[in-house]
Amino acid sequence: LLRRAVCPGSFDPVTNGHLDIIARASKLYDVVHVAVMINKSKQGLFTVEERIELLRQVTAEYGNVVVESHHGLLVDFCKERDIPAIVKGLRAVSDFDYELQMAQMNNGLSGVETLFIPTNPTYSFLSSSLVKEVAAWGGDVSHLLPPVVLEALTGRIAGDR
Ligand SMILES: Cc1cn(CCC(=O)O)c2ccccc12
Repeated sequence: LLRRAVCPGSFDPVTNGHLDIIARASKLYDVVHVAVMINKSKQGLFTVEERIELLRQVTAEYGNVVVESHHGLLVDFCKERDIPAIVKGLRAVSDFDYELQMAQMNNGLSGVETLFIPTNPTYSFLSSSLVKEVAAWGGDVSHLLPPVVLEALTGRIAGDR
């Protein structure tokens, strides 16, 4: 039986911080499912399909990462795929309150467990929204994103559709 875990997020776009956690999770599990969670109410900079494509490109080398999208409850995604574990990255204490609440709710709803990986301090400050903001104002975010993502972000900000 394969040991599976899910790494959920919006990944709009995937950053080096996300990739660090996904890579570390891929060493702990037979298969890591990266779930791009669809949030209809929030218009992203990249489409769900673009986010999936970028994630697939930057995780291909790990060999055991599957990238999918999901609309609805994460625990339903887990149930459908027989995934008993959610793996999340924790950046700072400020993340913990909400993550603890979600972990307890998800476990109560479905028995699915949540495992936290402390982010590499290098990426503690990092989030997709901050990267987009800095890039939009011409800031250098090249060290925070995989090259293909930097290229896509630069293009999108330059106005390509
Ligand atoms: C630190 C961290 C935040 N998130 C969710 C951010 C999002 O929703 O895009 C992650 C997803 C995967 C790996 C690490 C992380």
